[in-house]
Amino acid sequence: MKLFATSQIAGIDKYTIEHEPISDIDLMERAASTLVDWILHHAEPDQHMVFFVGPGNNGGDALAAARMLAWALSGIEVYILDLGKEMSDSANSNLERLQQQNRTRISYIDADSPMPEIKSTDWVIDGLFGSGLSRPLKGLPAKVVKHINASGATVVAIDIPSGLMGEDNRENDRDAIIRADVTLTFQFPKISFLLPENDPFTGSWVVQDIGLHPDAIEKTETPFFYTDHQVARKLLKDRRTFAHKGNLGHALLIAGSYGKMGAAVLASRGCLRSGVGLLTTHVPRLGYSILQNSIPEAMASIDQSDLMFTQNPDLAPFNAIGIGPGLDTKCNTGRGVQRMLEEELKKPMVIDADGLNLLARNPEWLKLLPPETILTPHPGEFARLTHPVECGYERLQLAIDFAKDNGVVLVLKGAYTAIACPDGTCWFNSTGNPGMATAGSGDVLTGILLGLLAQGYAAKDAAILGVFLHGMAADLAVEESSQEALLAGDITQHLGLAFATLKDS
Ligand SMILES: NC(=O)C1=CN([C@@H]2O[C@H](COP(=O)(O)OP(=O)(O)OC[C@H]3O[C@@H](n4cnc5c(N)ncnc54)[C@H](OP(=O)(O)O)[C@@H]3O)[C@@H](O)[C@H]2O)[C@@H](O)CC1
Ligand SMILES: [K+]
Repeated sequence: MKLFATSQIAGIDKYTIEHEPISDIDLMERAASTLVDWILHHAEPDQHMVFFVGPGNNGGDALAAARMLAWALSGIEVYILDLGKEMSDSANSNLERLQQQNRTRISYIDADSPMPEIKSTDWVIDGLFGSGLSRPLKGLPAKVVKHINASGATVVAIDIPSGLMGEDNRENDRDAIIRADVTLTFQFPKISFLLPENDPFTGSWVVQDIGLHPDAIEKTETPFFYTDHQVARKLLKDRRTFAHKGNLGHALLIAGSYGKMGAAVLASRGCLRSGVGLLTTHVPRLGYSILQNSIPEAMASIDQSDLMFTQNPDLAPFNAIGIGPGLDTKCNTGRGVQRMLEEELKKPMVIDADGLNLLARNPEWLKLLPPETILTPHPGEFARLTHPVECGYERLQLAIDFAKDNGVVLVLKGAYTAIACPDGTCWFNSTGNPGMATAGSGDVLTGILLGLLAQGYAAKDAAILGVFLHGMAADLAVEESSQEALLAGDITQHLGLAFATLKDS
């Protein structure tokens, strides 16, 4: 799914009105009816609801929804923010319709009015501002937002929590943004919803399809995408009838050191469960029996060192190389990695964990990375590779620049993992859950990405598909137990089901 800036969404909205064609007010009616469907499914029949209405079309949506709900619910109150200006035409028409219906108490809030009473048991429907917000809220609108946030009521935001910008919130006043429990957002999630600092504002968000014109969506260009089932399914290749292990890729994983052999085992499992034909895992001597006993499907390549990686094997037989899980950052290991990169290998690579930490210490190695390299940092590792940042928005911009400048696919791990590609596109992942914040989950991802690279997936496709499957496997695992109890090994165990579920979708 494409993701757009709010200014672009306004253009798609306009195109839909002109080309479907549909009138402004009917499109608003369609949008409002999706809100009403959701609310009626989730609210008790006697739920008291307080609507807050702003001057634009976001307020118009709220007025239309209040009218539709007033046929079914009795406890609806509407407060209109009076900023001393005309409401938009469609909002005004909806105000007239609500007045004519005559089932709802409508009041105005201006600079002199007391703030309306909101009980903690109420539902607040936030229709103050949506995608037309042009600056941080101040004065009366900010006062109303703070009053709503302090009420303890359940807040349902229409399209965007009022006060939140669709993209960049670096200059925003965080106290003057609605803190919603649920955001019912039209057609596309907004880019700011995918950044960690905005989670307190959006709460959980639900996309409401309002049938914007497919031609406009197709024509409008954007660097931002959301990896849903459809995207991931298209990337997944079928296995040929005559497939054999010799033509499904031979992966080399360099992983593990004294005390960290588990990382090598987990990454090996992730790799073998992702459909690769053969896997050789290169480990220090002490890891030999650990590896062979825990994962007999993997072949072992043994380092000359007892304790750590120091020297890679001949790379000729391998289709892709993964390095990093449990590697440690000792000098000898660093020298080993440098020697390997200086071989000017032209094989796709995935670099994780201590591989990234070594790269951060030796930034001149970046130019030695082969084409089709994937780096998989979490925010801490990314800060070491680049520099610390103030917020997720800045990190995202930095990731996009880093991927372009260095010609690598950068997998910035977190909720909605962002995959920045050398072509300037950025793909947010839709699967996964907070249970994945557990030891070893990144090692499993490295293994999956390595397995896909070795099978011939391009680095960008491997990253988008691999991250999606990794999250999906974790989602399937927590369905059976819980986020708290999720082990990285549960992710590998559910990878088979994730592939099957994706194929069936
Ligand atoms: N896109 C779609 O597909 C569809 C969109 N729909 C809905 O329309 C919404 C967008 O509507 P919209 O463009 O009228 O903008 P909205 O946010 O309601 O308010 C703009 C008003 O607020 C004002 N204003 C701005 N900032 C301010 C501030 N800081 N402090 C004070 N005032 C401020 C601004 O005035 P100005 O900036 O000129 O001062 C203007 O008067 C969208 O979110 C969705 O809910 C659906 O109905 C149908 C399909
Ligand atoms: K809103």
